[in-house]
Amino acid sequence: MPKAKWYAVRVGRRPGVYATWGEAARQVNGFPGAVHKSFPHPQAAEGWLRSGLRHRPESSDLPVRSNPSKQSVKEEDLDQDVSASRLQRHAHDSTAYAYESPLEDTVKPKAALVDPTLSSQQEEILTRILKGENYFFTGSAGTGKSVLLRAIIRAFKQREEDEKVLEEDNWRRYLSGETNGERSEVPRWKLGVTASTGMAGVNIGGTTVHSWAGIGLGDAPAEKLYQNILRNKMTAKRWKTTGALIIDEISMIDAKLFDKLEYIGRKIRKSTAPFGGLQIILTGDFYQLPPVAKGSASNTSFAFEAESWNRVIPKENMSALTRVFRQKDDGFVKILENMRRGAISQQDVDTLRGLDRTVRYPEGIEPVGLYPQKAEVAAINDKRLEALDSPSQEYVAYDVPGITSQGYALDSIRATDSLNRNTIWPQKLALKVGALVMLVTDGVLVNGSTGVVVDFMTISEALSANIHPVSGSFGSSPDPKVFWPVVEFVPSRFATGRVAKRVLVPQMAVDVLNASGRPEATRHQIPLILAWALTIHKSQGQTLERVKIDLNNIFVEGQTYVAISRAVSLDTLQIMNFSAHKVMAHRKVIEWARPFEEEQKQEEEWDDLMANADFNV
Ligand SMILES: Nc1ncnc2c1ncn2[C@@H]1O[C@H](COP(=O)(O)OP(=O)(O)OP(=O)(O)O)[C@@H](O)[C@H]1O
Repeated sequence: MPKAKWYAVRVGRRPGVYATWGEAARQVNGFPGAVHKSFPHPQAAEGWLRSGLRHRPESSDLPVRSNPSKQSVKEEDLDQDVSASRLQRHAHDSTAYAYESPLEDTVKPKAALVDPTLSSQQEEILTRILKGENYFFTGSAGTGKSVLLRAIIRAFKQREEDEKVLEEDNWRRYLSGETNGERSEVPRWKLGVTASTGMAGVNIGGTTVHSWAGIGLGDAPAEKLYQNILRNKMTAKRWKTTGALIIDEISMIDAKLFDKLEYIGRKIRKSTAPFGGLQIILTGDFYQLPPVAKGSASNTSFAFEAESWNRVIPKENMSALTRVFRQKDDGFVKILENMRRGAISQQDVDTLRGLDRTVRYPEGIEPVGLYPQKAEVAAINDKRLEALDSPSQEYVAYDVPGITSQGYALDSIRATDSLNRNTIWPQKLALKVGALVMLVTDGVLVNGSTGVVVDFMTISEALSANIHPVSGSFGSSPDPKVFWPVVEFVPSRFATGRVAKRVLVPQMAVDVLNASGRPEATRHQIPLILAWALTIHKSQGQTLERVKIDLNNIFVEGQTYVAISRAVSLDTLQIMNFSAHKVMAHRKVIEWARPFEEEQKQEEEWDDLMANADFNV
């Protein structure tokens, strides 16, 4: 049956065409001056949207008609292109539509991110977590912690959906008298998705644990934080009604904060069980970046040192993923394992020193440079951009304020501040033909894909040249008159679809979500950053096909390991200024992890033995 209604949001948090009122309502409810309308089919909705988009960057902020040879492209050409294309609902991104070109040799729009099938070890952990157990899972870089975490979140969300259906069915049967006046209770599994840092939170579609818990910076004593929470109804209710709480990148939460959260959980939920019975799911790798130490680095206290840690996470509910997926070369995996524990051999040192050479790539696209410090990163990118002899195009982000986890409306300054702190999407982006860039969102290509800007085109010009948008969609309704960058990306073995050599990267949108899953702030911007240089901190979690690392200014434990473990192979890795003493693992982590790692190794060896044993002899 044809769908009855489509909803176009012209002025709202994220202008676009939506298939359900629920999705559209999220963009307009509480948004001052919101403009929206419903239509019987999506083309009409899209047409209305295009005819009068407001609340977007002033045209002076955006590069329009920079190339005189391109002046001949008219508005009518665009309309023709669009009508020749068929609007197709994007499989996973419910807010977006893809223009499916009628031309044959085309890149099919692909789902936002297709994760691999879970390994048996990942499946086992998922099953235990879905049973309601508190759990901590860790593992070296590239062992699939993020993939497992996304599977956990999907499973919980599915459960929430199933419960809604059950609840509705219960009510229907109760009201129709089918149940003799009894109504069975449906268990609640509401999930809180959080991380220790804003960027990690945005990556998993969640928020910071600080924001979720309503504790500000979390510096006040636990009892004071608890009293503050009681004063905010929304936050107190969240603590009481959430069934399970995820905290990602747990390595960056310190012991004191962990104990404070555990205390608040017990007090507010009026239960003596750890965290007051709230299911706790923790993940991260303590060998990677540690908590920010107050005072000297020797003051670092890890979450596993918290007084409540052992009560929250029983020993049998901790496990480490052991199969490394990011790197295929066993020799490289072994070096990384040794590095992780700060125990590299002379042979490892020789191999890593041997990587101080320039790697030449067939398409001439350079590797991403990783550096420890922000200042050197900015200086390198500025210098390299300036050296390019082509006109610069500037794109200024359009930021839309929303509502905080505590229910307050943000002003535009705070919204921009939140977006700058919690996302990697730039407020201002200057690009030139020849600039090395990195994609900071998932689409047909994965987050972390790198490429070179080869041209600037309007949507109409790009579609005529059979160049398609990087996400397979135009979810954020980019301005048809603006010239957007065309990027040639490095072919990636992690790409989720058949990828064209050149793709258009128009304006898209990123949200910083509040604890209710609603936008706290939304940024409309091109999802690219300059990639000649990137801080190691920002590279955390990424897989980089080609990478060049300068270890000169390394200053914190785990940093060398994080940087080197981004690479997929030794052949595509260049290391400058390597020396053995730059591989530092935190003493406390080594001591805490050793018994747990040895026990797990013995168990795995035993499992292997049993699996290969011939019981018929
Ligand atoms: N079960 C699996 N089968 C195949 N590939 C997988 C599997 N799990 C993860 N991967 C792949 O391994 C790579 C690393 O995965 P992921 O980013 O989840 O690792 P991680 O442990 O979170 O790494 P890091 O600690 O560096 O952030 C990704 O390219 C991912 O697609």
